[in-house]
Amino acid sequence: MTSDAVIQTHQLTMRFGKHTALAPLDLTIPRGSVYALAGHNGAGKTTLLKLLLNVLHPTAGSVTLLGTDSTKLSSEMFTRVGYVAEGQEMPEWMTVREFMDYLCPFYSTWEEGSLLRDLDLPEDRHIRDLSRGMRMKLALASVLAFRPELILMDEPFSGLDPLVRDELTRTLIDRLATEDGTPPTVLISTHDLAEIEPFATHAAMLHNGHLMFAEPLDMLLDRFREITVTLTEAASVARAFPKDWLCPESSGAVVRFVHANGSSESLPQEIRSALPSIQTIESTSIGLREIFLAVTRTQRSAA
Ligand SMILES: Nc1ncnc2c1ncn2[C@@H]1O[C@H](COP(=O)(O)OP(=O)(O)OP(=O)(O)O)[C@@H](O)[C@H]1O
Repeated sequence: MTSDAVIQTHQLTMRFGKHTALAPLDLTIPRGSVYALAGHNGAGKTTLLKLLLNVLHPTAGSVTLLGTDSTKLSSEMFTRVGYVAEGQEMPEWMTVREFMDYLCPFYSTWEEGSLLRDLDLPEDRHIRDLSRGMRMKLALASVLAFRPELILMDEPFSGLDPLVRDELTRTLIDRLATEDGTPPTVLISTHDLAEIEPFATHAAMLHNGHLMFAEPLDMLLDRFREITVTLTEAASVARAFPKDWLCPESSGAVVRFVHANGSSESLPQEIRSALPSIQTIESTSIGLREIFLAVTRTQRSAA
């Protein structure tokens, strides 16, 4: 395990019967990163998070978490790791205040501060009476309060209104920014890619259990580009575009596609050999959501 890795998987594999939920996966999550994990419904995100926490046992391969093989995690280790997921079980009969007071003695690092106030959580309300968004906020508060080194979040924004998403994101960002010493490492599985893009440092994507990419976000955003080619006339454009042109489409004299190495110096030459009479080639940056859509559509049409 590299010294600055908080999580490292080696050929991590999960099969349910004949179905491969996770193909052999090598993934390194660096310390201090905010890692976005994208993937369509059923791509394998929750399976991966559960394997990391040893909730599921892999068919093959291994996980090293905070320097320890995940099958040997002690209860002390779990005071260093926080998990926030939709539908998380909480003691329904307790009030918000009672729940936080109950958890406090388990963690020597507990520091609740103004978390409940920041998240606008009613202290005297029973957990069973909380709305879905309030439950998610309480789950986040109960994790942030013990200042874990590693936070795993499984679709924290799912089904929440924009205000609650904003509160959750702000609280998380504040905690990342004001942490003295090393900020926590965060791994977030989410479909809300526009929400996470402004504060993620890295991004990975699963498709049908296969890793499509895993890298620093700035590198990813630099290499995936939308390319617009304008031809001198509405020429008859080749029907079969090169295979590495993602989601190509043509309309009149304009051809548009996404390229995974859109900033490569050799791309203009490649385009010139594929298309006739080129007037201009334009390269535009795209966001994580557009990258996800281009990769998913390409994988689906290839299948
Ligand atoms: N206990 C199980 N038994 C059988 N198949 C399972 C089990 N758990 C997950 N799967 C399958 O593994 C695949 C990955 O599921 P997973 O829940 O990890 O996807 P996901 O990316 O989290 O999806 P979503 O975005 O919808 O939450 C799916 O095809 C799912 O049906």
